Amino acid sequence: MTLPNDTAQNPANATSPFLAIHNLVKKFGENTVLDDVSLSLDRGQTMAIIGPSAAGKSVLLKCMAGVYGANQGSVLIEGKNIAENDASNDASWTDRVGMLFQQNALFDSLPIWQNVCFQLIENGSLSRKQAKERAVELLGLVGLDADSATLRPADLSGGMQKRVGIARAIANNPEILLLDNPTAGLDPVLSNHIENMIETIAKKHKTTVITVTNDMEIARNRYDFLTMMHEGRVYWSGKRDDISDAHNEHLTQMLKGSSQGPISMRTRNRGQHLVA
Ligand SMILES: Nc1ncnc2c1ncn2[C@@H]1O[C@H](COP(=O)(O)OP(=O)(O)OP(=O)(O)O)[C@@H](O)[C@H]1O
Repeated sequence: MTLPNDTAQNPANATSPFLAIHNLVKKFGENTVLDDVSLSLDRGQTMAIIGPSAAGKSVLLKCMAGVYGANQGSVLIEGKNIAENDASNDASWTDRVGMLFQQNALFDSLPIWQNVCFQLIENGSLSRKQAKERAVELLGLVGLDADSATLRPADLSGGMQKRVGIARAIANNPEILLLDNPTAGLDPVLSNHIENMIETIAKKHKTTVITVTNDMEIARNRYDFLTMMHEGRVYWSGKRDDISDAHNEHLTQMLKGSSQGPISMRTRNRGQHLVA
């Protein structure tokens, strides 16, 4: 991980981190949900984003995926702004990124195999026959059997739908994998299996992985870097080993607070935000 640096002035700079977010601001009407967020990761690095409810975690992932445009700031991959992605010259951003949405966002009317390989069918990479075979292979990776391929999302449990969403996110071997709560609602054994799989994929393909999670244990044990968010801002970001007990305690309190109603954030001012 590197600090946001002079790539803001010179995006083509050879020292650009693989993925960089510079001073991102996202508003919905008058509501500022991301406020001056800057982060960066090199290829193959992994990061967990953690924070209380409504901190802006999902919105940040969606900005990285290009689902939402930013009001200010930029998301850069290899120094190029994704908002200026020119599909005629570059591999399209959507071909480079895979995303699991919090609510899975599966197409109810399509069988599971078409959901899993939707993009690969749409962009002509695979025939329908190849797509079905690939879907079965991907479903196996997330612990679902081949019979599930022909079912519809409504035929599956919430946890199974989550796994289909993960299979879809990794279907095109993305360079960047964005996962919004990949293990929420899964039992510990399955959760462990999915996290192992994410780790294996990241290592094997040098995939840059950013995961939103509410599980501090997973965040601290499974990911290279941690970013703590609160009220749209980065409260702390750095290597997992550098997190201090004080930050850990504060975050635990914030996470508890999010299930019990809002709590004040005593250190919340720009000067005290730490970004490693
Ligand atoms: N499409 C939208 N239109 C308007 N407001 C939105 C939209 N999407 C998100 N928000 C608002 O942005 C804020 C951040 O939402 P976000 O979903 O990113 O939170 P989160 O940190 O992922 O929370 P949770 O852990 O509960 O999922 C919330 O106040 C939410 O209401």
